[in-house]
Amino acid sequence: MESSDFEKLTPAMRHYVETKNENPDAFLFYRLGDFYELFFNDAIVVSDLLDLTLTKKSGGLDEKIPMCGVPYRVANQYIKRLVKMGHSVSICDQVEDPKQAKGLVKREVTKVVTPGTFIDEDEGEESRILTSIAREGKIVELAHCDYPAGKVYMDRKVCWDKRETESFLEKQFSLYRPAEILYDRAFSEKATIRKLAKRYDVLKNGEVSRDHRKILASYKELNREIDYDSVALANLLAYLEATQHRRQTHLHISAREDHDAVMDLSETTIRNLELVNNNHDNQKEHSLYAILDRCKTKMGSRYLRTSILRPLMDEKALNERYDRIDSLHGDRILFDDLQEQLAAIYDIDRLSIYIANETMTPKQIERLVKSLEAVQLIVRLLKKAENEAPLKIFDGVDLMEEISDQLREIFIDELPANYREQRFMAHGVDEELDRLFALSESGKQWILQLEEKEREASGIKNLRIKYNKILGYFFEVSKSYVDQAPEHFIRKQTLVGSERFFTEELKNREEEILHGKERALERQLELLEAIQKRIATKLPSIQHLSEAIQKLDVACALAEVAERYNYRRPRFNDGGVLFIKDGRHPVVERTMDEPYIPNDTYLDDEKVLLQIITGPNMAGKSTYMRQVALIQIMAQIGSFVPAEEANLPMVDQIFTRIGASDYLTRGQSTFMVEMTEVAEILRLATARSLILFDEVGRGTSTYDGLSIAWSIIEYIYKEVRAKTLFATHYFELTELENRYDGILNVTVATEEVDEEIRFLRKIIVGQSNYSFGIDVAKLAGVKEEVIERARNVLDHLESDGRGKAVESVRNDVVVADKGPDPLREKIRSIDINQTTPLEALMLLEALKEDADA
Ligand SMILES: Nc1ncnc2c1ncn2[C@@H]1O[C@H](COP(=O)(O)OP(=O)(O)OP(=O)(O)O)[C@@H](O)[C@H]1O
Repeated sequence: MESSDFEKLTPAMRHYVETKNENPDAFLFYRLGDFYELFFNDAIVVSDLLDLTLTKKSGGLDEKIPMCGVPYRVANQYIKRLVKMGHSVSICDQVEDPKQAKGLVKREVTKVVTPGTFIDEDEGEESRILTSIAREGKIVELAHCDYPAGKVYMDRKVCWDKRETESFLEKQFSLYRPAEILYDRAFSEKATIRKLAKRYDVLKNGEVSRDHRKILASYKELNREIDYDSVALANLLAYLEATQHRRQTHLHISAREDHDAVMDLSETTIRNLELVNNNHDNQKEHSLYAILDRCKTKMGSRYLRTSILRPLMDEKALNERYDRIDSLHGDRILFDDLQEQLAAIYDIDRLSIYIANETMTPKQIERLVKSLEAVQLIVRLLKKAENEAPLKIFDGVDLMEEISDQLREIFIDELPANYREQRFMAHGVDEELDRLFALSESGKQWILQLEEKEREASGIKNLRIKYNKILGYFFEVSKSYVDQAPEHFIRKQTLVGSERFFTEELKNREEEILHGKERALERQLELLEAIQKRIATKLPSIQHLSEAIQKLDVACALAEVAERYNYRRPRFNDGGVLFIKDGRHPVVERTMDEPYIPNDTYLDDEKVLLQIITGPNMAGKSTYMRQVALIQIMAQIGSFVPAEEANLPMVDQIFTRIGASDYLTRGQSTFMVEMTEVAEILRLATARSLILFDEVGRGTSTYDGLSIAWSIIEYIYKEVRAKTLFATHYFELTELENRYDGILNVTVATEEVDEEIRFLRKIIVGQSNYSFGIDVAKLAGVKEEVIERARNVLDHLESDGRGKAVESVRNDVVVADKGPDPLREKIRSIDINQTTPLEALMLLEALKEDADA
């Protein structure tokens, strides 16, 4: 804006423009009365985005200024829509009481709402994460902030090159699904971040500068838990301070478990095994998470999701988790009681920010108190139980009995929507408050009596005393009765259908009535503030308690699933044995109408390091392999498993190379992607890893594919020594069993009934040398002539050996395409009955000449 134009603006609009210039990238919501208004270009853009009416307002310029607005009470809904589109909104509020203000009411930006800091009470299970990324030398570090829950998770990794950085970042993105990203200005691989941000639908990403290190020092004094010297954390804190306009002392900062203590799952594995989302529409349904999530609280569901993505490698911790399930299993009554109480607990994790900011509403306090009471009851139930395992979760947890006792009956039953203007404190909580409310109540009573008195005296049947903020109390008389208005009625306002009056008597008392209510409301808010302050001091205890609830909720969910679906407690061994008896696929078994056929698996470090799985298409090879991986993962998140028995090794990483993926959109060929993934697996896998390979090599020519598959298996066998399941249609690979001791061929049993194949779904030792691919194509409805021709080609291939066969098929095709053969025609034209033996001999000679020509 030109400075001459700026000078012309009214003072209010001038302040608006100045405020907007402080945060030019965010839409400015400027509080005027009961509305947040937007002006100039913001109004034009936002009215379009949110479908608001665009109006104009004179503000001192020659042309009127574009304007739109939203009621302040429901502003959050509009802000939510804007942040979901990736925008930020700065909120400029009145920071002094308009009644006290001399001249322009003082207004200030109180916070800037961004996609990663937006707080929505109705939010579902998903966290809304703000992630800060920085690099210190070779260490890439991330600080993930769940702002409403007041939690920051730190993660870091040494990344030697660009590829490693990308793969680490990709995994972090898929784990945390950030809504907003901040990256350090000095971070060299910004393009990678932007690419990943696009792929993972990050709503907003932006650069931040790194001169904020002193900020950490200032937090160190307040929060002893911060012992990092982290640029990512510093940037995050600086950004939060700048946008939220307050210190962030409530944040609970924790390092993620040591990388050694958790199983490493690559993004591809998470996707291939459909751990938290399915591959069909990327939703939770039909994923492992969906099967296991019987949590009663949203906090529990979130915790379970994270646990699935970070299986543990700590046998002691896992056994503790199994113990809890075991003990919950044993006592159905206890279990049902616990479930009932868990269901009564609110998402108190998400209250952290309100607790920290001392802005809890009565409703939120009530929810907190109810949740605390439910937890206290839970602990009492657990104390009575025979088995102590679940009770241990609450070791050292402050149950806050004192505070919940004090707050129990503090509010009325039906809390009002607008607690600032209505009574919400119960009677008997505070004498002074009761006195003030009684005063204003008696005033109301008096008004009713006055109304009655004047109505009778004047004979105006519909005479009413009404109230509004501008006029205060007044008599309203409709036009038809105006003549009857008594002498002492003083006119205040004329409307189309009525006149408004006051009387001396009403005016004198009004002050007292209004003032009484105002003072009562003020007193009520003061009492609320004291409560808010008290609760704020308890925030660390509340966060600790919410963690305990999450653990118990997940334990109950896993116990419930274990019982319902007949899962068993797994065991671990140090001998490298992976033995599963009658294992099932937890998701497939739930989605099928027919019974699921269980299968055994045996792998170890010596005798069966590698299984080569052959068998017809559709037989169940992939399902079998995935079931082994899923059982291993379930065991390492502390769940019982779908098997009669499972004796497992502790696995450090699970790799999968399965099927075609959606990478084509990333500009790579299917085969290139396949080989890139294989390269990564061969590089990262260790002797403690589990690898699933499904038809590796099929994306290229048969012989190339076969050779690559062969040498991959040999390399794993000789160098990597990871337990491996290798499904393939290359029968030639079964030869490897004869060459190496630790390789075993297995196949899926089938039987043929009336020329139709039947899949028995049973894994047996041996190999299949028949694919049934053509039968499956037939089942799938491929045209009969295509099927016939395929059988024909296959016959050639099988009778002649492959190399020759291709030649013979080619000849076959050439002959078939040439049209009528003259030699054949000549032979056909010979009439044998009319031919003498000599003629026959001569004809034969001529034919031979023709054929030789
Ligand atoms: N153990 C089982 N019990 C019952 N049904 C099963 C079992 N295993 C697999 N199935 C069923 O068979 C279908 C095909 O299984 P799967 O995809 O594992 O076959 P596949 O051998 O890998 O096939 P392809 O070689 O064509 O990839 C599954 O979708 C499932 O419905």
